[in-house]
Amino acid sequence: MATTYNLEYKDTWDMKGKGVFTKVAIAAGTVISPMFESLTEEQKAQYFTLYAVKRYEDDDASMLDYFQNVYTKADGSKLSDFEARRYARVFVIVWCNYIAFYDQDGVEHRGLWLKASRFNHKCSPNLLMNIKTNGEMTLRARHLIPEGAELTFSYIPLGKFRAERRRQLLQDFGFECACDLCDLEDLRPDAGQHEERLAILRLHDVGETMRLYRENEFNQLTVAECNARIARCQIRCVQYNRLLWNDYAFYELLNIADLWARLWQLTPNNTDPNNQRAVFATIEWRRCLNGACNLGRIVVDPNDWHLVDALRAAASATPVIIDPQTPAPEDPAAAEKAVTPDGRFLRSGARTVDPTGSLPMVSTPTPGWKTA
Ligand SMILES: C[S@@+](CC[C@H](N)C(=O)[O-])C[C@H]1O[C@@H](n2cnc3c(N)ncnc32)[C@H](O)[C@@H]1O
Repeated sequence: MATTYNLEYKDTWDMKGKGVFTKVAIAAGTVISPMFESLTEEQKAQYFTLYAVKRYEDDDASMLDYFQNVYTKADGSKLSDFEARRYARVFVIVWCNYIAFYDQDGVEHRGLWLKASRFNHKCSPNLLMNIKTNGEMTLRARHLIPEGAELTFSYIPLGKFRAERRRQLLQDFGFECACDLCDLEDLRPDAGQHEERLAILRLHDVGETMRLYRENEFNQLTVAECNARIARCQIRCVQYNRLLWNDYAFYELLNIADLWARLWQLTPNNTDPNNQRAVFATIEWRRCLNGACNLGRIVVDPNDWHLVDALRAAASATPVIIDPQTPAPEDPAAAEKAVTPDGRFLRSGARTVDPTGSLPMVSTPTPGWKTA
């Protein structure tokens, strides 16, 4: 590894065991290494050198017991102690090192990549990992990485909250994350307020997450579902604003902006100028983000005014109305009708939820609007 990629595998200074470090600075966007690895016999042997959580190996008796009870050989006979120990080790190695990816049909596959398995996880990493549907993996630098830095990628989708990240890493990978973002968030849950840098990193994560994981999902939503989601995002956004968790509030704003874009697709007759501004700013930001990704300039610039504009526009767009008196429509088709002839989503006498805290909390009834 070191000779080909100028990387070295050595002890980390913290509790993560060994990790991969770069001997040279790496420019933003550089693809570190295409890592499609078809298995040779030599590689198979190398899998046994991958990291395995110590406590499970130590817990020898119960592990052996478990494997001898659960698994049998092809001919139905019992596994010997040696075989059961080997099974257990494979099991633990896979559990500690596997990476999930999805084929065209969205079916999850899990794989072991010999080189990628040497990289530690960080919740705000310096590499972005991508696995194509054929299993080919690339790791791409998110920003300039200085010489000597440890290279990391996120084992789980980016942009999740601390509690969710902790749960998933523990459950799916068996470790308590000791990265700097987690440390900071544990010490100061309001870190986003003070650490502009973190907010920017998170924004980037959010953008990437949405692009990679949510685009398809958002494209399936009906008008009613968009409205419901926007309302939920706005409520969370208000709560995060109150807590001064600015980056989380931004996250919700990004969701809102994208949902507006989806609504625009569904109701192109939507003539509200605020909505139009939100939608076009979102689309423009998307275009720039995609362009930046394609060019390899994948860092979100704090002066990325398209993004800032999209967020502002999303915040100032006509808020979705939640009407406490009117129960939610039973079926999506009925909800589709809950759009005014000019494409707005207002209901008369309704209460609004305002993501910025600056918009009026009560809307004026929309003339001519009928609920039938
Ligand atoms: C795929 S291996 C990574 C390489 C491993 N550190 C080694 O020595 O070969 C995954 C294991 O590294 C450790 N690890 C990786 N990222 C970590 C993090 N952010 N915090 C704590 N431990 C981490 C955990 O023990 C995890 O099970």
